[in-house]
Amino acid sequence: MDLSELGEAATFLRTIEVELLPPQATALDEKKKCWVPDDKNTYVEATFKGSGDDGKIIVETIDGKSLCVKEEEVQRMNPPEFDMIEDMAMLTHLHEASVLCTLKRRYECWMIYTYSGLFCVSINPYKWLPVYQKEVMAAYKGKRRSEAPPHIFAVADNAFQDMLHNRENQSVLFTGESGAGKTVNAKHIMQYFATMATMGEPREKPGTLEEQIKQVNLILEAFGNAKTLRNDNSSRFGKFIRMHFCARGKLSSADINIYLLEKSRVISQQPGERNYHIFYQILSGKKELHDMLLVSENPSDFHFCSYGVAAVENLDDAEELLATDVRLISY
Ligand SMILES: Nc1ncnc2c1ncn2[C@@H]1O[C@H](COP(=O)(O)OP(=O)(O)OP(=O)(O)O)[C@@H](O)[C@H]1O
Repeated sequence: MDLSELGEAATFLRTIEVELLPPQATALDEKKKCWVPDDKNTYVEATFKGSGDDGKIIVETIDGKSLCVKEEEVQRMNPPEFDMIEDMAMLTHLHEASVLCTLKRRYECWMIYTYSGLFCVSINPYKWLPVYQKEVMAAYKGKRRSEAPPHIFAVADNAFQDMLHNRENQSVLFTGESGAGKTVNAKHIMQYFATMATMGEPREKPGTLEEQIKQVNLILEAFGNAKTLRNDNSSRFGKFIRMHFCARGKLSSADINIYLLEKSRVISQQPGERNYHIFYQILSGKKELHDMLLVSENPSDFHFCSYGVAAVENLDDAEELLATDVRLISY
């Protein structure tokens, strides 16, 4: 892929050739380099120094400590040319330490996507990265996975192309701990499908199916998302989103199944957490709404809304209520 197709996203997706140590110099050292377990950093870089008692190995860590460790705890280090590898399945020495090290090194350069065989690992950057623009989507269209840097759009495009060519249903599964970025990445994938399915048509027409899918998600978030200790907008239910396309790849319909809403949150919340966003949105609404629903504006007047916190930083409930209202009316 010509990286210029990616515009400013290129620097966040693929490294410019790194200067590597001369091969001879590394080849010798390489065999002595290893990872050993470390309480603080999980693994620390070390060099073999010799054999110790009971079949143990003596190593010197990068911070100068001499350790005697069991042989099975020592993990071989990959040569430096593997440092920023885009598919971890290609690592010569594939183990926990090398996976963590690769992900860390890439994340330090804000490269949040890395392949691991068929999987695409994504690390939450907790900041907006300029890697989701329309030009980036266009650059990934029709590319094979090996042709372009790892990206959630590559996963989306592969599924889309396979659907069109093989005429088979495709599924994308998002899994990870709370706050990992499942919802955000699912939205990017849906945006990609919607963009591909409407290419060449006037953009963002109000009322189109693409727009409706986007909006319905936001309504669901008002009723099914809440602040937790790990995520200010945590989805407290599972979703199975189905998008249907016609033979030419145009979006024809969509539906969403919802599973396992965390019902207990409605009557009780942990310290530092909140009930579902919608309750606080209603309480921050106008007086007419309060009169109609016989509620006050103060969450602490309501037992079920005041176990934890009432406000979320950078979240304006009054503004969100207006947005929820507009979206609900349009349905
Ligand atoms: N790719 C990303 N770029 C920027 N910010 C991100 C990205 N992914 C996640 N985030 C940030 O992390 C927050 C949590 O992400 P998200 O809600 O997607 O997690 P989740 O895995 O769906 O969590 P939960 O299981 O609790 O619903 C988002 O609100 C957003 O602020």
